[in-house]
Amino acid sequence: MSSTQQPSPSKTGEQPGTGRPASPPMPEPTGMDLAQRKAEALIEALPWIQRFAGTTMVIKYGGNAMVNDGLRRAFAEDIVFLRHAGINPVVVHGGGPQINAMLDKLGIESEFRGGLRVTTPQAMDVVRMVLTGQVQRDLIGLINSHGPYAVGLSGEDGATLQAVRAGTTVDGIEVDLGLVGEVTAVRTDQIDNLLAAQMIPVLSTVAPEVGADGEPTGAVLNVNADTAAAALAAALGASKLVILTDVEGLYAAWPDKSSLISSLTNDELRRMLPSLVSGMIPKMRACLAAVDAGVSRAHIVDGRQPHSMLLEVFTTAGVGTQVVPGKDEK
Ligand SMILES: Nc1ncnc2c1ncn2[C@@H]1O[C@H](COP(=O)(O)OP(=O)(O)O)[C@@H](O)[C@H]1O
Ligand SMILES: CC(=O)N[C@@H](CCC(=O)OP(=O)(O)O)C(=O)O
Repeated sequence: MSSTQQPSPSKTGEQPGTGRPASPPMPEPTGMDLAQRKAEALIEALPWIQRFAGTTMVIKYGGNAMVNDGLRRAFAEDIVFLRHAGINPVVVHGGGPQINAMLDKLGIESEFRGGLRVTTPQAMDVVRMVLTGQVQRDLIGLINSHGPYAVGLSGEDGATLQAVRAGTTVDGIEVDLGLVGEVTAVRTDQIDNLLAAQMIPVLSTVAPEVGADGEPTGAVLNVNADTAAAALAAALGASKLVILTDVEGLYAAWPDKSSLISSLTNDELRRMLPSLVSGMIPKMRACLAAVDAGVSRAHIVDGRQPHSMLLEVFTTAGVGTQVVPGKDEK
């Protein structure tokens, strides 16, 4: 595991997309310096564009990173930038804070257990309405202000996601989460068709429930967006899963801000998972599931920093926390 405090010596001299050399502090640029820096930034992007062009990246856009207009616009620009760099971005969006706001407005109570919303039938109606009818529409409008690229899908459309009811364990006790789903299968046909047509699929994570026989029960389930993004990244054979959130990355000793982890292996993460709390549980479980399933990199990046995703994809140092495949030596 390497943190910003102790850059791992094993990270030096690695290939594009794998390295995390620590960047020394730079003096403020002026005049020609600035022009030179801009040119260098463009040139630095070249090997990454070459490496990732033609691949699919799943980007999870989280509720807390989407509460500010400027950030939302910057995110839409980044997605369109990826597309024009020849990458196939697939956006999976959350909307937890927006769901909370609507539930409050309607006077419906809801609580989180182990980072997941306990979802009653009444809350499920609101989740479906807010995710697919509000958050997704806003995001599509922002992306399409650059051109007619984005098409929205719910996990229900084309039965893209199929899920069974999920439970969770909090402090060793089984918790009934109600209408919360765990993805059991992903049907990629609709997404493949959209990508083949150079479109940008934008997916909300409401999923039809399937029974033990695999047939739809008629119910819909609320799937955490991190979890759904991981399942999608695995099913699409994505080159990366990038999860935007409202912290710099994963902290080893949260909330100690000096403990940011820049890189860790899936085996290191597996050992760390039981100690994680709140919203980081589904996020890091998602990164682990994606890398275990063959996605070569999963990243947590700070959605509060405009264009953080571009910095992750197109710079050598990257940003945030990356999870890479690696056997535990302990
Ligand atoms: N070890 C940790 N490292 C970073 N953040 C953590 C950690 N443990 C808990 N958190 C909390 O998890 C939050 C991110 O989860 P969440 O609020 O669900 O994000 P989002 O809305 O982006 O899905 C952070 O804002 C932070 O408060
Ligand atoms: C089961 C569960 O917790 N579902 C989430 C779905 C939205 C989500 O994941 O949004 P963020 O990415 O913004 O957290 C919820 O109801 O809030």
